[in-house]
Amino acid sequence: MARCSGRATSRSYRKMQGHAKMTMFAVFSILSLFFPSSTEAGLYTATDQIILLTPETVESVLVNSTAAIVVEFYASWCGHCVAFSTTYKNLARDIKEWKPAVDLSAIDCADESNRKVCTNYSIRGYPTLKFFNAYSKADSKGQSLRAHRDVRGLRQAIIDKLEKHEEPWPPACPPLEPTSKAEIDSFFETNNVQHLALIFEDLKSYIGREVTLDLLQFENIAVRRVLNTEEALVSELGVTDFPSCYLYYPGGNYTQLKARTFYSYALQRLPGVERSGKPTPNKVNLKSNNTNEPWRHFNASRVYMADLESALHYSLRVEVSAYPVIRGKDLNSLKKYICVLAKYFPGRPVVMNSLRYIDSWLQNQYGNEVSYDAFRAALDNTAQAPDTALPEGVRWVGCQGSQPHFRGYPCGVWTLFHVLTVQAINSRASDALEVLTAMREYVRTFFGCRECAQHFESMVRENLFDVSTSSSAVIWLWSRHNRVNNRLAGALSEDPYFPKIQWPSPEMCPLCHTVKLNGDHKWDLDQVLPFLTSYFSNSSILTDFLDDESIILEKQREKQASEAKKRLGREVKEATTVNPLSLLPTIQEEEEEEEEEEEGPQDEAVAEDMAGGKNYDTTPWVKPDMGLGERRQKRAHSRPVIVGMRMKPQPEDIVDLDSFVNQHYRAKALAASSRVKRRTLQRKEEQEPVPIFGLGLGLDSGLGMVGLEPMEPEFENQKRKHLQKRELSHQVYNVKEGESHRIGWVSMFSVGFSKVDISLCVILYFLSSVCLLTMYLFFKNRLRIRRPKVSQL
Ligand SMILES: Cc1cc2nc3c(=O)[nH]c(=O)nc-3n(C[C@H](O)[C@H](O)[C@H](O)COP(=O)(O)OP(=O)(O)OC[C@H]3O[C@@H](n4cnc5c(N)ncnc54)[C@H](O)[C@@H]3O)c2cc1C
Repeated sequence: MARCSGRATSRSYRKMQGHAKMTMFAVFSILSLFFPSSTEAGLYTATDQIILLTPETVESVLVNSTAAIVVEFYASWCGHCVAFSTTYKNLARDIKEWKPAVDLSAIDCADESNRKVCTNYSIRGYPTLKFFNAYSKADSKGQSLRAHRDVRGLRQAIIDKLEKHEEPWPPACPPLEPTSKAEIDSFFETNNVQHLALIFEDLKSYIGREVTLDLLQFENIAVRRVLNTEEALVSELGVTDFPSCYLYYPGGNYTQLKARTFYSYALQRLPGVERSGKPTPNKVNLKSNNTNEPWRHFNASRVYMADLESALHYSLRVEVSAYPVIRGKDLNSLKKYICVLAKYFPGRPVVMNSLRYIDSWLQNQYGNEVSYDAFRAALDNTAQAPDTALPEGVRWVGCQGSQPHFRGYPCGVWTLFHVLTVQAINSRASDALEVLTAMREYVRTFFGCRECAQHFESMVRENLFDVSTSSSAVIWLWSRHNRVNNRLAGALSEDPYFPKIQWPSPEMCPLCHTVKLNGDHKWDLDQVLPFLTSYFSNSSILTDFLDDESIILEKQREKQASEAKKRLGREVKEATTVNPLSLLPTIQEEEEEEEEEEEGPQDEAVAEDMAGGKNYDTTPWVKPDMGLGERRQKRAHSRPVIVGMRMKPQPEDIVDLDSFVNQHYRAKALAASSRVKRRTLQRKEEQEPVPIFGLGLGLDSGLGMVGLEPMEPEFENQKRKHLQKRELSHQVYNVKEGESHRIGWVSMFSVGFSKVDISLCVILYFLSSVCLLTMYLFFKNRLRIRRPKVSQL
């Protein structure tokens, strides 16, 4: 393979390096503009199953390790390294099961902090692969390993190195040399395993050794390589094909494995073969009530609508609810998600109605934010959009786990998006990336597993934009999902009953799997695509375990009614336990009312109407022909003191109707509730005898006689509270009254005069005019009297 030479030290090379660095810097700067959250500058990330070496960790990884280590020394600016990184990552995925015997690592020599390490290992060109035997010494510089362009070449090169390990053989590495009849005859006496797999092959074949390493992390099985020259065994089993695989049992019994190219896959799935280090699952529990729900028998090779609806419920009612206010980019992500659901979800009519309704509702939210409560109200709103319902709760079927913490929602998310990508093909979507972009943004924003989201994002960044057709979107998601499966195979989060495999298995889709000329496994994409489109198609989705649509609608209605009831209860409660300060105007109004002897029946009617949830007339004026009660009611509307006190003056001509109605409604509720309370209290007072020294005259209903009884505690409390509230309100009111006078004087200058002020002014004006006129007449008369006297003189 071509390599970037690091040998030149001339000025021109340094200059070139400088240019390269500058170019790389520019490229990174541009990339970081597009991917601002990216922090990893090297070619590999923690999700690649490759150990990322640093000066601090290099010694602990390479020296005295129980496993052999392959190190790739690379420079992130080197084009060949970038090209090779894909092969190296594929290799890491491919030989993941070999980890106890050999592990992969990498170090970026372009990073200045790593330069000393690279110099210590005499690295002069990139990429350079080095192989460090298990238990290497501190002064070991490693052996060169050819950087083959293909995974197979690298795999075989690694096996060659492993085999060259000198004695003592590292315990973590299985025996790789061919076996003999003598060893096999006594095998079960010296080994405590249930299965022995024999791979018959020729000397050049690596399959036996590869399968041996593939099964390294599995218990209860051993693999041995038998050469075609081992005639005794070959003839005993009648082997004619090389390579071929046989299961050999004590007593000389054997069976041939037909799936010639998938030995590892087949062997890992033999009964009793378990991944080591994981507790053996208790088979009995699965079928009984191991989760909180009874086990639902299902067909593991089908998609269930119950899983899809459960995923919808969980994502929209649980995941999204983590955002009390959804704004900006997050809101866009939600809109895109709902939009693809409304377009492509192959749901039942009520569910589709619901998705379309919420989609158009969301698209009509022009602001930059939406509260989750408003979104949820729209989601659950059957009143405005009839025959819409998104079933509540989860009911996993194909995504059931053997334990409550296995599978479920993440399985539902994968299934949902596979289905959507396939439906997008069927709907001839014009934008090939529409579903994947919606998935990317949903996962990035709302998917609760943040680490999963990061891993997914790094896969997206790799090559999502290569997707150009709806079919390639289906294949992209399938292959990324398999990559995640590969990474998670054997992880603690893997349900032992549903092991992570490269999906679909050879049993599900035999045609999807082919073999390259060199014997390597290969997916036949021409077969995979039709398999996926058929597997996730609308017509293949099973509707078992779903509630009937009418039942869902009924449930939804019941829920709505009970919520409306609760809401009303809350509002009435709020209104009756209101802060004394906010009661001020009510008290003020009460006092006005108390001054009036007459009392109309409207007040009770208001409270009743309110309880009945009726709408109120918001006309803010009082007509001259209105009755007293009506006037009072209107006055409460037109001049609700609460509104006056609390509402900010609206700018001219702009009326915030919502806030007006809210305030108005609240003012009415408060006024009405306080009136209801007062009247109830009055009625109680009338019914109850007057308390004397903390004792009340009560009616002993049991005996039917009147006597001296302690006051009923609840009533006593109520009355005391009421009196306290009134007293407090009066106190506060008195304080406020002073303030309000001041405010009146101040407002006189800015707003205008009251009627009284104007009347006083007129009277004063009139009086002063009269006074002036009188004075004028008085002096005029006096002058007239004096003038003749002067003339007489
Ligand atoms: C976007 C995303 C990223 C995730 N990242 C992580 C992570 O980094 N770490 C982690 O621990 N967990 C991660 N998870 C969760 C993990 O992938 C599994 O979903 C979870 O462990 C449950 O596994 P499962 O056995 O139910 O099968 P899943 O992997 O969830 O698959 C669900 C079903 O899809 C089908 N299926 C399997 N493979 C494919 C395929 N290649 N193409 C099409 N269909 C397939 C099968 O029928 C399978 O039962 C992620 C989940 C999602 C949605």
